[in-house]
Amino acid sequence: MRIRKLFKFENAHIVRNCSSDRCKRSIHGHSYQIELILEAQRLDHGQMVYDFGLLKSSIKDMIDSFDHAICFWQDDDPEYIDACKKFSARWIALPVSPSAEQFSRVIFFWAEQILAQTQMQNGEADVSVYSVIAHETATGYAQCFSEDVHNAQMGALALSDFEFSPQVRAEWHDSEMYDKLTRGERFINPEVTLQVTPNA
Ligand SMILES: Nc1nc2c(c(=O)[nH]1)N=C([C@H](O)[C@H](O)COP(=O)(O)OP(=O)(O)OP(=O)(O)O)CN2
Repeated sequence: MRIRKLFKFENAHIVRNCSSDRCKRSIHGHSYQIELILEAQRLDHGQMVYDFGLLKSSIKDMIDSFDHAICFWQDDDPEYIDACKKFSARWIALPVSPSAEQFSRVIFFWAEQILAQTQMQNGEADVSVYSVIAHETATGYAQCFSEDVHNAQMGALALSDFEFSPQVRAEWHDSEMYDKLTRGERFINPEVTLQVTPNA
């Protein structure tokens, strides 16, 4: 069984080395739509794969980091990176270039990490990220699956290789969220009081 939650953000970037001239040497923005698709073989006590409401905390904050931000590849020209940091309060440094493909990989990677570190409280058994679709425009999207996230040929992803501006961090519900993720700390879902005892 699969569920899907839609997230939206506005983000600016340059994607170096691509074929589209406008894309590779001009700062431009997109209204992204992100489809996060989760799957499980068992349902929780609410008979859900994963309560949509639970996706409005850390996972939403992580994805919302991109909103009204500029993101850049850490290997870009240092002068460009310095300018991004100087003139935008909200920025994210990425270990990969900000193509739609890499947005889908990065968001899959973060969501997978957060779920792995989440202490489930309502009988969620084996929920996992099935896929992330990053819609960059109304006509183009990239879709990532597990094998793509862990494909080193597409660029290795490690939590320690991302950097968020102080303004991005300050706008999370918990400004320490990413440090906790990096340190392997638990994210604890809210406790649920059962009103009807589920079948064993
Ligand atoms: N495979 C990819 N191709 C392109 C990406 C990408 O991330 N992955 N990105 C871009 C640019 O960011 C560009 O702004 C979007 O390109 P495009 O789809 O051509 O945008 P348009 O709005 O011009 O598309 P229309 O279909 O004409 O509306 C380029 N390629």
